[in-house]
Amino acid sequence: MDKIRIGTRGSKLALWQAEHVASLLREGGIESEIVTIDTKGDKILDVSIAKIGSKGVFTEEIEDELKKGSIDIAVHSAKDMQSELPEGFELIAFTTREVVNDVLVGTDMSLSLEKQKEITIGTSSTRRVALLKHFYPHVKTVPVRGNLQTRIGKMKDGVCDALLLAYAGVHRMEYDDMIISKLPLDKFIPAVGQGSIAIECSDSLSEDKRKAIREFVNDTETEKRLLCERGYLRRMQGGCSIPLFALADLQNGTLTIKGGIVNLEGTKIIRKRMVGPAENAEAIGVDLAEEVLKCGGDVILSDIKEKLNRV
Ligand SMILES: NCc1[nH]cc(CCC(=O)O)c1CC(=O)O
Repeated sequence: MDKIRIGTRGSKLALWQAEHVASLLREGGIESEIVTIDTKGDKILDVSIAKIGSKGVFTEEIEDELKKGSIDIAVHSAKDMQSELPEGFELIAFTTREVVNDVLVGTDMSLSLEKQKEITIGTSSTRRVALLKHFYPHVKTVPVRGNLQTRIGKMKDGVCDALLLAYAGVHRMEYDDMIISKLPLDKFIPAVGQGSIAIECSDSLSEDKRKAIREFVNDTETEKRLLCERGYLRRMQGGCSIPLFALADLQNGTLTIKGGIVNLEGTKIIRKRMVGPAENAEAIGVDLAEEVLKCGGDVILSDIKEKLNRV
């Protein structure tokens, strides 16, 4: 078999993730090569993703290369992947999931979301902003974009007191010593897929490469959990600009998914739970979505979509 050519964005986090996949393949005796690709999302740094339009900003250019066959697979943060890929592409593996929590990151270890009367948190995630408004209404937020290194720089310049980020990225970039606290999962349910790395390929990828990737890169437990969460995301038809959240756990062949939606103002939140056998991963996620929509999620969702269209 030829070397597996791995396409990735050029950010430090993306490269770490590509290297991680390369090392999993290497452990299986498979050679690979990393190819860096620039995307629209990397080039436009001064506009929030919600305004660019979330669809494929970090994936389009990479999918062009997959289609051409100049790369075999693309490595992405699973969280950044749309619920429905364009025709001809699929996700074939998910790496073992990292700690899923959001974390508060900064230089002042005494900061606390509960105790601080005045505190400004930097985040550009609509989910994090809305959940902060809901659970900690006194907390102010300010949009901060760019890679982790840039965001930490902005925080140190005084743009905010602390950042709210995914543990996975903070850990991979070795900023663990700046973690002030880990947000509890009962309040801050993460984004779909948070903490796992997804492998995308084109339909035409050869059978032998496909098999090698499934064998050495995929973690079957993570895959079940993510298929369930992605079923939820797909049925909700929400891109990354919608404050959706869902987290599935697998225990003795049974999936339990908790998830919901919060409005942009943080004044309304719907949270539901669904349980079922792991074989039905996607359907359980879809069922959760049906339940959330039925219980008021539909109104929240259409209201959010209308507001985001106006920006
Ligand atoms: N939306 C950007 C993004 N995509 C993946 C990660 C971190 C790694 C992960 O969650 O898998 C991050 C940064 C963040 O949300 O703090």
